[in-house]
Amino acid sequence: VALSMQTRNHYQPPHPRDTQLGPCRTRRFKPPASHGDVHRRDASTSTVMGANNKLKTMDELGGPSFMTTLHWLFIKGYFQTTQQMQIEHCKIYGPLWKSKYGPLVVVNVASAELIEQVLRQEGRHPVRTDMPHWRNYRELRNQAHGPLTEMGAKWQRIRSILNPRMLKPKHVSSYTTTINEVVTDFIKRVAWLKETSGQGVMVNDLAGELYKFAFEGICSVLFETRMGCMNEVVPEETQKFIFSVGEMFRLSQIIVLFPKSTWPYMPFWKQFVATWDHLFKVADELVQKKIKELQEKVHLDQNVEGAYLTHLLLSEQMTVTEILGSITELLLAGVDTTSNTISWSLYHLAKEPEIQEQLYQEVISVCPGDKVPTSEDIAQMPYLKAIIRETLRLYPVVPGNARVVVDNEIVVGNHVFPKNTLFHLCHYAVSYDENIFPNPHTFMPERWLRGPEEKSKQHPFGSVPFGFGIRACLGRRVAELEMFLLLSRLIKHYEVRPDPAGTIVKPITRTLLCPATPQEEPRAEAGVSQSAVLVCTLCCLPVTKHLFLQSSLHEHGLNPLKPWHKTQLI
Ligand code: HEM
Repeated sequence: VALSMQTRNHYQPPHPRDTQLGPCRTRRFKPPASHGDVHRRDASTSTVMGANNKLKTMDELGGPSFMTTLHWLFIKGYFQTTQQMQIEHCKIYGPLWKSKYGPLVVVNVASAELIEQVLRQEGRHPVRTDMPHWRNYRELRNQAHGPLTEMGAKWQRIRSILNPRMLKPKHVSSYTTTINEVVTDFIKRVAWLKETSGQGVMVNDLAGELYKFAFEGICSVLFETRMGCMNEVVPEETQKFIFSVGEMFRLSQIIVLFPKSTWPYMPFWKQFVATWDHLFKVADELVQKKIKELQEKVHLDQNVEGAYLTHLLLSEQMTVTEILGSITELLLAGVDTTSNTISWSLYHLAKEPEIQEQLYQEVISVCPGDKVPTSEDIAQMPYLKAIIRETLRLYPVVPGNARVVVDNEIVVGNHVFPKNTLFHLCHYAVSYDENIFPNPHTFMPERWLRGPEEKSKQHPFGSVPFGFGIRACLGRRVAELEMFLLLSRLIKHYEVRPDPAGTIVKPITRTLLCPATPQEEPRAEAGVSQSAVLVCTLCCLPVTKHLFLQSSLHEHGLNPLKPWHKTQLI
């Protein structure tokens, strides 16, 4: 994403607004009519009987075979656009279907009502998936699991320690000053980039710059330290961290397609381990630095109060290894998520000047002149919040989430599923459901502002970008604060316009949803394959990207892919 940014040199008089962000309503879960009385089991068919209707078993659920799925992924070219495949498969099979990935069976859920049913039955210790590849790394290197990978009562314990200072409003708002300092530096960096490499107007690779902002932001919250991402020359170590996060997500998606027993023999696995090694190494250095700092302060009898990591270390509720496991996961979760969301917001604001103007008017009415927005000011900016909400509807960072209900069998729609069934929640497909969001492809922040018509139409599970329940996003409040503070300041300082030479930016799925670079342009859109794209037969990325990755991997001291990866013409 490249955008042209014009410095704003005039302030309009404040324009009071009376719009308000509609509260997230919770609806009472109504079990489907047929499960009013799920109590009787028909032994011959092993089917649970309701009062009137017979519920179907998982075997009776339709969906593509393994070969058909492979065809969609690798021949039709949906491997990088699995979010779009959700929509296409929903059209063919309906809102509930079964997919096979070798021995792995996944039940896809693509309606707000059915997603609500799964999530409301998730149990005491919700499990996303067993994440065998991520957990395997930790076992290999004797590292602790963090909130993303831990399960059961151990997960609950970690969350109870990590939650308060990440989610409680009073703690979150205390990070405002720190984040605002990073925002100030980002605005300066944008000015510098424009002058030095953008002929005074362009900011090339804004998405890449936002990755740096997000990393700097989360580090300042967790460690109260700066990583130099806003410097003219960004430290190599930091760039390598950001690169490793992206690589780890990209490789994750490939590794899970192969049986665990084959991983040690795959070049991908070695790269995957190398990326994790780097993520843990950077986090470890930061944790050790903080421990040393605190020890010195104790030695000098100084005050040792501090923010997130300091609190974790001082409270002694977790061992240092456990803290490292959690901090590493927080760090990696904090990079691609907020940055991609801000990239998409700016992309739409650049394309839609009226929306941008309305946001600008809101920001300057709450913060006139040189006033820097605080968390209290943000509370007065419903349109800003609606823009982020709408961005996350169109581009949910987690396009497909998952749940495994481990405690008991569950009923979803007209089917009963045994315990341990893996459900894939197709949030991307539901975000584009025109019955919930009229004109689903249009960027309309106002749909999130209070109004009786909107209120009655929107299902509360139509767009749940931060997940649901006790396993929902741990970083939600910090992420929102970062995004609100940055977007409001950027729009106050700059008018964003599209890159005149730019094209339509499309999303791809790299575990998370992110903007495709020109090299990564999706090959399949609504079932149409493009022709004459050179594709690596092993990783299915266009060769241009693949070659880029080889050199990047090499540059970053990771194992480059071997040249035996043949290419084919699709
Ligand atoms: C736009 C920003 C973000 C979005 C849209 C987002 C979205 C999500 C979603 C959908 C989940 C899964 C929730 C579920 O399964 O119900 C999740 C989990 C998680 N997120 Fe975020 N996230 C964002 C930013 C962040 C940030 C900045 C951090 C770190 C500070 C973070 C840390 C986590 C962690 C640790 C989990 C795992 C929670 C658990 O399993 O207990 N996220 N996020």
